[in-house]
Amino acid sequence: MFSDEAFRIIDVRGRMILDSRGDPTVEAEVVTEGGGVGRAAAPAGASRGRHEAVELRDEGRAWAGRGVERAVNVINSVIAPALIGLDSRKQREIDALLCKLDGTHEKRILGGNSIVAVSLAVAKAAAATAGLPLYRYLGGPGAYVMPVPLLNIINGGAHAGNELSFQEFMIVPVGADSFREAMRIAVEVYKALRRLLIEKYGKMAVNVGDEGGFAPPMRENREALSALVDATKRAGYEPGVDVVYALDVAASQFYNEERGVYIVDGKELDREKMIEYLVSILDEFPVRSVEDPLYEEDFEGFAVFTREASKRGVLVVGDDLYTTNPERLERGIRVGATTAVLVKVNQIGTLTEALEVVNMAHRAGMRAIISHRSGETEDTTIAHLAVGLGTGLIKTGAPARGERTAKYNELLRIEEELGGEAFYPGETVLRPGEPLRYPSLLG
Ligand SMILES: C=C(OP(=O)(O)O)C(=O)O
Ligand SMILES: [Mg+2]
Repeated sequence: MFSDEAFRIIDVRGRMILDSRGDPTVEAEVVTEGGGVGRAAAPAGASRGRHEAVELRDEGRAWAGRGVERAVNVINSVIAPALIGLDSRKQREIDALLCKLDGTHEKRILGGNSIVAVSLAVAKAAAATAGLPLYRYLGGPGAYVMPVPLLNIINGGAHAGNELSFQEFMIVPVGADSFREAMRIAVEVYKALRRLLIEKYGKMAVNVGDEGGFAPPMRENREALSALVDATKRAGYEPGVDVVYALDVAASQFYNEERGVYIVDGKELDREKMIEYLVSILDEFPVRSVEDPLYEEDFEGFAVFTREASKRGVLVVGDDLYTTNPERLERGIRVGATTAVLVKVNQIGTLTEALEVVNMAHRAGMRAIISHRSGETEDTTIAHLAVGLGTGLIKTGAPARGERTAKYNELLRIEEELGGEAFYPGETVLRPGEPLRYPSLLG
């Protein structure tokens, strides 16, 4: 039996480490009386939403990074004294205290990065003290659904040095019957794409972007989608059946606010024309999920597009639109802005607030997709969140580059550990408006 004392926090520590872009970031370690150790690191976005929590960091200034040094100091001298002695299982209370200590809406005093590292490390320390993996600690017997991965294998927008306006072109291996099989399909398509890109564009085309996807010298978004379809066929799979596609348009990145136009494939499109353009893509390719199709403040435009997408059985996902913020999600639910929300814990800061977003989405019949950032570390917490919260969906980059494979590899381990209990939901998780349908014990 565990005594209550075992869960008491006895140490909280911050340190500076490097992320996948070589930028300094902050890592936190939380230790309990019972010897449980939880460690978590803050990731970082390149195409950040306007309403994200403020980070104390400064890009490209390696170890001299004063911002991250401040974040480390905040953990060691402000957060640690406040948390030592508290029960690590009281996540909600601890997260509320972190928000209170900061005192601002955007977490600008302690920094969203200091807060997220500590908040996640607290959960991991409590899980370790209980002798449970994090997914089991979070989900109990409800943790058995493996996520369908959205793998970004062509990078554009702010994540690559090419001219593609859309940021992410993803494959979704829905035809698998396990996560392991899904990864096999994904890797085969990824390798087929590599061969195809070399043949068509030369060796430079397989340089990779921030999330491990290729960054070929393409100009038009359709060109990238066609390459995904061709690679799928070449790998021996059927587009639209075994593999479907997902886009992160990240439209705020190419929206001209003053003139109210989107600059896509060299053309200027107003909202109506942009929606027409996106719908024409849905009619041409088996795309089943579209993230941030429009500018991050245009809730009404999102709702118009979502109506069109839903008729075609396509999910619409809000990332920059919501920034994992329960207040913004509530507004989105009211107007029918999307059918899914992307969940990045560091956008809001605490695990409790991110849980609130997942629960709110599920209650509203929406999907929640647990997501990495373009700047990542080897931290695998999001793999556990996806299984622990039963979201059925994860977005964590290409099946290559260590900081991305760290998450996929952790999911492979989790699936092995779950054994016969594991369930891979496949295509069903991509149906907008339908409740998540997982098998009942009676079959
Ligand atoms: C993962 C993403 O990129 P970033 O981390 O740069 O926001 C995204 O926009 O969904
Ligand atoms: Mg996004």
